[in-house]
Amino acid sequence: MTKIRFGQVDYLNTLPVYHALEEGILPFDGELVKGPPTMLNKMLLEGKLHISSMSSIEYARNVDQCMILPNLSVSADGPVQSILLFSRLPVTELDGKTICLTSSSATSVGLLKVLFDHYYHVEARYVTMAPDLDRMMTTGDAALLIGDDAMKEHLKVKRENLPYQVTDLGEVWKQFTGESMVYALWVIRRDFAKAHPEAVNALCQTCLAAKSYAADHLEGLLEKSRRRTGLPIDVLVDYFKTINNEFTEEHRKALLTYYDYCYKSGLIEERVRLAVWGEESV
Ligand SMILES: C=C(O[C@@H]1C=C(C(=O)O)C=C[C@H]1O)C(=O)O
Repeated sequence: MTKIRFGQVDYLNTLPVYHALEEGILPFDGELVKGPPTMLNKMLLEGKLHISSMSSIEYARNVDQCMILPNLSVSADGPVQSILLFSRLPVTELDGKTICLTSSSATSVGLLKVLFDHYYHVEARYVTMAPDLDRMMTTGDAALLIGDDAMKEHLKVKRENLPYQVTDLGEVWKQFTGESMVYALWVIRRDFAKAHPEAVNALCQTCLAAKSYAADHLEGLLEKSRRRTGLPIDVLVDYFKTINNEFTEEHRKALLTYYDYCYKSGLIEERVRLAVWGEESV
């Protein structure tokens, strides 16, 4: 059988699902392919990966090709600490200004545009760039960073007392809608699922077992995260309490709210259904 090519967004927020696989604690006879979200989104859609964690907005754009794996997501209910807009001015004063968007993100770029359109009523100019805060702030008036990049730069801004306002978009989304925000899903290609249903079931079980392992061995997860990012333990402890890797009914409702606003802002072409593996046929 073909070995599963399994994409891994290389940020801390997905690590609870991959830690036990990386360590060989749970069996995984496939290949882990690591990278930023936009790279993995593209690889999955081109058929270079079979399964991957994926920006939730990209699922909505590709429902015909993809299905969602059950009980997995990257979500947060309110402040998320890693989806941050750095700006010289308050967000309400960014009308007509240039916002530099990290080239690593899809969902959070959508979230920023939704909040600008429907919450702040601010119209800005957008430029996509590699995630480098210094360069971004030389080019524009504000910068959107996500994941470990956002957390590291936030720490630097605090330590060096840099004159930037930092807005947590998860917090603003919660103020606006009262909902959680679902940033990423685990998604499988329909063609692979159809051809290898047992392998998909087995991998779903492994991912859930991996999440339990990470929750039961938090020390190991924290130590690995500290080594990987250099972030202090107290920041990491807080972050793993904030990130939720479940996909409950409440998350589904919140995701559909996000998709509704994306549709209103012209970021997705249709209002989508959530097709979850195991709940309907491929
Ligand atoms: C909360 C986060 O979720 C991420 C945000 C993504 C996006 O904006 O496209 C994609 C994958 C997630 O890992 C984060 O990375 O900070």
